[in-house]
Formats: sequence, structure tokens, C-alpha cells
Amino acid sequence: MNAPVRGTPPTSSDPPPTRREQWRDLRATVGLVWQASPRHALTFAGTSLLGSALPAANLLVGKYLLDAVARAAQGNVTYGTLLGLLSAQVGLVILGSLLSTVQSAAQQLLGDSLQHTVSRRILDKATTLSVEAFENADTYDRLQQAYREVGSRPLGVATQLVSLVGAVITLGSVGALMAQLGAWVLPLVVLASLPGVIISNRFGVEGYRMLRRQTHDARVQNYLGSLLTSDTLVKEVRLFGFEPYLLRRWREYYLGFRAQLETLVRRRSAWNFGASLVSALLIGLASALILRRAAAGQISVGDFSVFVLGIAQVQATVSGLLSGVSGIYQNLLYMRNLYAFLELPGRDLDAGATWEGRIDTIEFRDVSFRYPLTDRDVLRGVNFTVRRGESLALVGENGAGKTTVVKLLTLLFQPTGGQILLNGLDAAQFSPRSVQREMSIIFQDFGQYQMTARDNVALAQSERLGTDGPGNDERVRRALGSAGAEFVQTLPAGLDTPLGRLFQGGRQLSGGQWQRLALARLYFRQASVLVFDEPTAALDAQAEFETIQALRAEAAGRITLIISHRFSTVRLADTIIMLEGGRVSESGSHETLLARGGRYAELYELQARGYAATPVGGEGR
Ligand SMILES: Nc1ncnc2c1ncn2[C@@H]1O[C@H](COP(=O)(O)OP(=O)(O)OP(=O)(O)O)[C@@H](O)[C@H]1O
Repeated sequence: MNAPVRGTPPTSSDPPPTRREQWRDLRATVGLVWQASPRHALTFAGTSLLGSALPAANLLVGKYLLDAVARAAQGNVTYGTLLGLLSAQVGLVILGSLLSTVQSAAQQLLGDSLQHTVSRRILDKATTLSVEAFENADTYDRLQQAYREVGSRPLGVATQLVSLVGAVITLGSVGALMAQLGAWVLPLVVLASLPGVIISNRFGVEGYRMLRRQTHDARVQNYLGSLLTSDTLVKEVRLFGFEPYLLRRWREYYLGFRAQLETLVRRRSAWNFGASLVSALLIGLASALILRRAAAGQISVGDFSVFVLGIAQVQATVSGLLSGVSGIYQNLLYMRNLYAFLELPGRDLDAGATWEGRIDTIEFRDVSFRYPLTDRDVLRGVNFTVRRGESLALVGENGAGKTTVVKLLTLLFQPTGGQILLNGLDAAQFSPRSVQREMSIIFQDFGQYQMTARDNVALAQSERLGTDGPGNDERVRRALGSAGAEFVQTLPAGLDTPLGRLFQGGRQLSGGQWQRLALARLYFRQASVLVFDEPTAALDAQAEFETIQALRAEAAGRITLIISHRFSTVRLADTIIMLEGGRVSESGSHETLLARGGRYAELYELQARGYAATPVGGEGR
């Protein structure tokens, strides 16, 4: 669970969008709204626009009614005429409420369709992004921001666009009525509305800029809050007792935001007061002028009511008009997040020739790699070959580049130099997805899927998901057996037991049990290349032994790649490669490397000595 999130404007490092981009985004947003639900978009726009003509109709009928009442006092009007006008007025009220009922229903359904359409687009895009993109903080930020805004922004643009056109209709029709009272009435009333609108607009933009400046700090504050509310971190936070430190920093950020907000609110209030003063003077002037005409008997009571009620109408409409423009502008700024994310270059995992058949050899030829936006090669001139039936282990200190080799070998990333050859053919010419079908893997940070035990295993071959016939269950059980995960059978609902604590009824597993399940997932896929990235890290000694035995049995006739810091696991590989600073420094079998007496032998001795050493604290006491 995360702490409440402050609204974040687009990434503060982004330059503000140009006019052209804004037009393009506006058109794209209108297209999005139309695509989401043409029927509801039309209903919403139609009812809103019809409703915009109602204020003028109301004013007109009201004026006739008042004039008729005034004449009735002199006995010139029948009761029937008054009733006729009253029914027109009631009719308008009923029409108004009918239109607004239909309008708000259409708006709600349109909003829902829009949210679905935009979420779908984001998810579609996310599936085409390379893993590289996810490891880039900027892309990840964009994804998060885009997701956060889907609920309100597109509908916000649509609503404001329609109200803008509606405001023009209202202003035109009410203005036409007021203009009949004198040429200067409308300009004065419009003028009186402007200062307030301009001020609120200006401070709206300032508020937005303030949030934009605070983007980075707001993220840090959110992060600090999320540390206090995280289910996975609560143990560590409690034990080390750094809650007060987190809370203090969280509050310091808040106080910083608060100081900026107070300055803004003070300035805005002063300007607002000034604006309402100017506005009151102008309305006073318009009223004085109209009263002079009333004193001269040139206007009726009904005309005067059009003036009095019209003032409020015009002011509200002008303010709606201008704030609509700035609202669209602001919503489009947020929509830019979405478009920036949707415009990110994707990687077509199906592009290239389709790989058919088994992989019998993998060769790294002078492979180098540098992560995007970094200035250091993390792999440099790496060479090795591994053949079917062989196992290759990668060892090296933290950060040596082992996992990076796996990311390249599994075509999740592309090398920045050199070549990876599969059965002697350049891997770059094949579609990554078709090659990946021949590979199965357990990652160091494997997934703990909050789904049933069966799904946790069968996800490795998703086309088999949902086919829970006996044949499939048999395969799942076999994979569980190879992974030493028979404990699943003893869960309350066996393979159907939901796992994890995220959802109701879920059964939480231990770290080692989750790891065995991930191993079962690896075995479930009948692949010709098996990759184990720290497969035994969370396992106890007995389980590690069993896992290695199973791994050896499963490895026959396949290529096996193992990364581990445990030499008990590594030593069983046919070939061991020692990576140091992104280069291969030694390679050979366990025995060869020990005999060589190099870095591998040194690290092996170190670990072996660790096992034989005096118990911790044993000597000094
Ligand atoms: N997404 C990334 N962006 C930039 N640099 C990265 C990224 N992932 C890893 N690195 C860097 O690449 C280097 C190699 O990392 P890698 O994860 O391959 O090491 P490793 O040998 O698997 O380490 P460990 O034993 O700790 O798992 C490290 O210096 C690391 O900081």
C-alpha cells in the first residue's frame, strides 16, 4: 500500500509543449473520446449544447411573465395568458432537468469507456516495450504518470471542450437579449467579469507551475510515505526503528510545500479582492445607466429582470469560457504524459526470422554491453561457447556482469558490440519471441504471482493456462516434483490454492517455497536452454542438494547456464567462467580452475574456509 500521492504534473525536465504539439494532442484527445464511445460522446455533446441555450430561453420567458404580471395589474391580461407563460417556464425547467439527467448519465458512461480505452492503450504499449525501457527510470515514471491520469484527464478535456462551445452559445444568446437594453450594457457586464477570471486563470497556471517545480520533491515525499506503509518493509523499518527519521523527512517536505502554498494563497487572495472591487464598480456603473433608462420609462420590469439575472449569467459564462480554455490547456499538459509514453519506441518482439527447432550451441563472440544512458561498458569482449548437454556456470563478484550476460543470452537486451550466435547463426536476425520459446529461466528476482499454485507453474506456457484437464495437471505435478515443490499437494486446495497475501484467502509461502515454485515454472516449459540465476539462494542445504540433483537430471540433452555465488552449486558445471569487471578472467572446469590457483581458486578457498572456520563469536568470548 502506498501513501497518498500528490498530483504530479509532467516530468519537470520536459520542455513545455509547443502550440503545434498542443493542437496535435487536442485532436488526438478528441479522437480518443470519439473512439471510446461515439454514441455517448454524441449524446453528451448534444444534451450539453442544447442545455446551453436554456438560460436565454429562461430569461426571455421570465421577462414575458413579469411584463404580463405588470400589465395584469392594470387589468390588460387574462389569467389564461399568465398560465400559458407559466407552463412555458415549467416546460423549460423540465426540459433542463431532462437534458442534465441524460447528459450526466452519458458523461459517466463516456468516462468509463474512456478510462478503459486509455488503460488498454497503456497496457498494449507496455507489452511492446523492451525490458530495457522498464529499467529506465524516466520510462517508468512516464508509465506511472500516464496510468495515474487516465481516470480524469481525457474526460476533463472532453467536458471542457463541450462546455466551451456551450458557453459561446449561452453568451451569444443571453448577450443578444441584454444588447437590446442598450449597446453599452453587455460590454460593461463582460468587462466586469474579466478581472476575476484573469486572476483565477493566472494563479491557476502559477499553481500548476508550483506543482511542476515540486515534482521531484513530491516523489521523494511519496517514496518516504510508502516506506512507512509498505507491507514488505515493515519488519525492517520496525526493527531498525527509523520511523521517526522517515516521518521527520516526510514532514520537512510537507512544510516546504506548505510555505510555497501559503505565499501563493496570500497573493491570490489580495489580487482576487482587487478584482472583485473593479468588477463591483463596473456593475454599479452598468446598473446606474440602466436605472436612468428605467427612470425615463424606457424599459419594462421584465427588461430589468433580464438585466439583473443576465449579469450573473454572463459573469458565470465568461468565467466558464476562460477557465475552460485554461482547463483544456492544463489537462492537455497532463495528457502529454500519456502521449509521451505512447510515443516511446517499442520493440517488436516478433520482428525477424522465426526460430525453429532446438538450440544446440550458444556462442558469445566478443560481446560488449553498455546500459542505456550510462557511460560505462558493463561487459567487454566476452567470449564463450556452450553446447547441448553441457552446463556452464558464471561466477564473479557482485556487479561483475553475470545477470547482464543472461539478459543478453535470452535476447531481452541486444549487445552493443559483438555477436551472439545460436547454432552458428547470428541471433540478431531472429525474432526474440521465437528464440525465447526455446528458453526457460529462473531469475534471481523471480515472480511470486498472486494466483493459484497451478497458474504459478503453468504461466511458463501460457497457452496451456485454463486447460486444467488431467493431462495438464499431470505436467504441472511433474514440474513440481522436479523442483522439489511437492508441498503444494498439501495446501488446502492443492493446485487450486491461491498463493500470496495480497488477496483474500491467499496462502503465503516461505521464500524457499516460492523459489521452488519458480523452479517448477522453469521445468514446466520444455525448453532446450535452461537458465538458473541464483537458483538455490533461498533454499536450505538439503533443498539445495536435491535441487542440484534434479537440475542435473533435467539438464541432459539441454544447454544449462547457472549463475551462483555458492561454489557447491557452481562446481558441478562442466565449464565455469569467472567474470571480473565485465571481462572473462578465467574459464575451465572446477578442477582446472582450482589447479590454476587464480581468482576462482582464491574465492573457492575463501568460501570453503568460511564453512570450516570457528563459529561466529566463538573465540573472542
Ligand atoms: N538497468 C541497469 N542500468 C544501468 N546499469 C545497470 C543496470 N543493471 C545493472 N547495471 C550495472 O551493470 C553491472 C553488472 O550488473 P549485473 O546485474 O549483471 O551484475 P551481477 O554480476 O549479476 O551482480 P550480482 O552478483 O550482484 O547479481 C553493475 O555495475 C550494475 O550496476
